[in-house]
Amino acid sequence: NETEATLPVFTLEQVAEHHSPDDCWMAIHGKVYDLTPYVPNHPGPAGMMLVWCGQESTEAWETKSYGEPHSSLAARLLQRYLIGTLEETD
Ligand code: HEM
Repeated sequence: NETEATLPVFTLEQVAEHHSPDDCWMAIHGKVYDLTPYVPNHPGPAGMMLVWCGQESTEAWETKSYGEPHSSLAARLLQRYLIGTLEETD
């Protein structure tokens, strides 16, 4: 769509530079999110989300690390943090 077409494109190397609790990006389903403002708000053990900062995190997002998907509320929240798309490599 129009909005996504104008978003910057990032590589996984660029995402990986943002791998800390105070600078946390993730790539999920081909999109890039800056989740820094959300880090303190995430429910559950903080580390479960934090270990994914800077990484391709689609599977972690889809499974919460134990096999259950996030809610549709969580999916709506996620969209607030969209900053770009992931460069396609293949
Ligand atoms: C990608 C790494 C992530 C992992 C491994 C992870 C894991 C978890 C875990 C273990 C819980 C608590 C237990 C449970 O609800 O079943 C949880 C809950 C939750 N997480 Fe995450 N999370 C991640 C990323 C995110 C992101 C990026 C968001 C939103 C911006 C988010 C939003 C939520 C919300 C709203 C809940 C409450 C339950 C729900 O709505 O599904 N999480 N997550």
